[in-house]
Amino acid sequence: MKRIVVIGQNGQVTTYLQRVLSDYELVVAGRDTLDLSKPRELQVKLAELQPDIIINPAAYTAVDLAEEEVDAAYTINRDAVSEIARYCAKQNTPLIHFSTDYVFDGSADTPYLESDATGPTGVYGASKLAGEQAILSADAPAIILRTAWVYSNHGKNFYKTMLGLAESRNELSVVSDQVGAPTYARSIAEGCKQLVDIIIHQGGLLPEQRGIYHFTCAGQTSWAEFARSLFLENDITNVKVNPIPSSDYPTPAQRPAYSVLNGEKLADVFGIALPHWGTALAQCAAETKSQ
Ligand SMILES: NC(=O)C1=CN([C@@H]2O[C@H](COP(=O)(O)OP(=O)(O)OC[C@H]3O[C@@H](n4cnc5c(N)ncnc54)[C@H](OP(=O)(O)O)[C@@H]3O)[C@@H](O)[C@H]2O)C=CC1
Ligand SMILES: Cc1cn([C@H]2C[C@H](O)[C@@H](COP(=O)(O)OP(=O)(O)O[C@H]3O[C@@H](C)C(=O)[C@@H](O)[C@H]3O)O2)c(=O)[nH]c1=O
Repeated sequence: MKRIVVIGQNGQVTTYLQRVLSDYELVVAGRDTLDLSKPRELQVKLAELQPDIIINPAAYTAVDLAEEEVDAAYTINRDAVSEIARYCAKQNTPLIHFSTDYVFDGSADTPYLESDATGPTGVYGASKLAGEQAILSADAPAIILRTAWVYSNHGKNFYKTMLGLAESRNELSVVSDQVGAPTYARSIAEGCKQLVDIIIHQGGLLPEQRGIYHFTCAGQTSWAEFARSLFLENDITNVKVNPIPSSDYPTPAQRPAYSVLNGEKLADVFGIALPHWGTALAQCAAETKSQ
């Protein structure tokens, strides 16, 4: 049985990967096994785990705090990723790594292609971009999946923040001038499993399949519309969402105004496409209600 090492323990994507990858021998490597804040240990520790495939959804994801904790963000999102990629290049071990829509500056008005110029507006996005570059320059057999606006019933995310606020408030102000694609962590895990199945079936990653892919739910919306929709799906009708400009919700890190990603490359190369964000939201809300 092929051994898949998934890095991280309680992250959103890791949580759902653990549910969908049951056909494989799964090693979930938490901080006690692989601590990404100690990059220099990683080559030896990975060798001990003997992975057939590595999936890395672990990252420093605190977008605003990253503006202060710059070193921590770069250590985890760039330096650790560089060590993982060097291991994968040496051992010819396929790597599936996750990146973000926040590598873009948000000035586009049509969905971003993988080949479009990047321009992160904050430390988190810049450190994730540096991680992508480290993988590409290590020449590892790797796929980099840029996803966006990840939410679920686990961990810290906008969906849970809104449901939490709805318990004590009947009016919320939410930005309406940032547009993207909310992506359910379960949809990510299911798409990722399809990718793992293909890689295992092929006996590895073909050279022409390496590189960056956009990997979000289909469609687009604003955070304000997403908030409205998630309340509706959860039968919450007593909370009013007031749309506001980003200038009325100042944050330490600036977010891209537009970060919709074009997913055609993944569909063309692997035949994988994630559901529309509205469909996935209904699935997530069904899970919320069943809890
Ligand atoms: N969340 C989002 O909205 C988006 C996320 N992404 C990217 O997708 C990927 C998955 O995101 P998501 O599941 O939401 O992430 P989460 O924030 O839910 O989880 C982060 C994971 O990283 C792990 N981690 C953090 N620091 C370390 C460390 N020093 N050593 C080992 N593990 C560590 C955490 O470990 P522990 O379990 O111990 O806490 C956790 O498992 C990330 O690469 C992220 O950049 C891209 C776009 C949007
Ligand atoms: C809680 C809240 C947030 N907002 C705004 C702030 C921000 O512009 C937007 C989203 O807020 P959050 O801080 O929850 O989301 P944020 O941390 O920016 O989410 C990002 O996380 C990283 C990891 C990614 O890679 C991105 O794709 C993206 O998902 O909503 C409101 O307008 N009103 C509110 O009450």
